[in-house]
Amino acid sequence: MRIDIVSIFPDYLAPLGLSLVGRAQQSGAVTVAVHDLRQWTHDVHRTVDDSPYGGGPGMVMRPEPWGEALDALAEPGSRLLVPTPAGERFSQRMAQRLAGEERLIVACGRYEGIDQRVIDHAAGRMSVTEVSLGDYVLFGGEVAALVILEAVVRLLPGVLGNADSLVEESHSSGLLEAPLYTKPASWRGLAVPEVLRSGDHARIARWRREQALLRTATHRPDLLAELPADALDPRDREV
Ligand SMILES: COc1ccc(Cn2ccc3ccc(-c4cc(N)[nH]n4)cc32)cc1
Repeated sequence: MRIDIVSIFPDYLAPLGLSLVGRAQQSGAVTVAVHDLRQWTHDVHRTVDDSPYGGGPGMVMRPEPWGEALDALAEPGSRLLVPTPAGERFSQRMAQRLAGEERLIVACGRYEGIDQRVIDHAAGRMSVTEVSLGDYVLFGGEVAALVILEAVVRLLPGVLGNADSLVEESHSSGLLEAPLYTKPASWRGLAVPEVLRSGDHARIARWRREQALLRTATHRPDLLAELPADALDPRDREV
């Protein structure tokens, strides 16, 4: 997968070169390139914004630099990702969908957002997804891009060492993860649940499922409602 990210604050995306995403780049699982939008401006002030038509607070990002950036970066099959408060809610399911793409271009807006014609024009030549992280407002798209790209890159083949951790992880089962414990067996008077040290793998799997259901019912009952009908077996109802 190739990912091109365009921003007026390219240094904001530096963390993508660290840790797992950095290793994924070294392994060849993904190529990430960050571009400064201002390289597609031509005035002495390298202007990227202007006041909104119709009035209103703040500034809007001008279409011309974005148009030239997408002209330079878009290839057949590219998907344009545009973080915005007004987008489709990001989810693990969307991350899984995006992990199947060959080429992603992420347009990181600032100010009050990007001139709508950039998205409309792009939709005439590539797939476009406007994506929101949730119902809260950020200063721009860069932090959203970091979250989205981390969730996508970790799903790429060979990126996570232990494939099992992909299979077992929460949200892929539709439930939240059960509580995790490691050594020591007792810490500040708090013991690890005996079942996890029993060696009885069937019992451990049952306990983890029960804990996942309880946690989901407590913190995210909305996820329970989304579970497929056959996801809950009769024993689950005993929880
Ligand atoms: C109320 O309207 C606003 C519109 C944009 C902004 C600032 N801004 C500019 C570009 C940009 C890209 C993404 C986001 C964002 C995404 C989520 N989930 N929260 N915030 C915010 C962004 C502030 C307010």
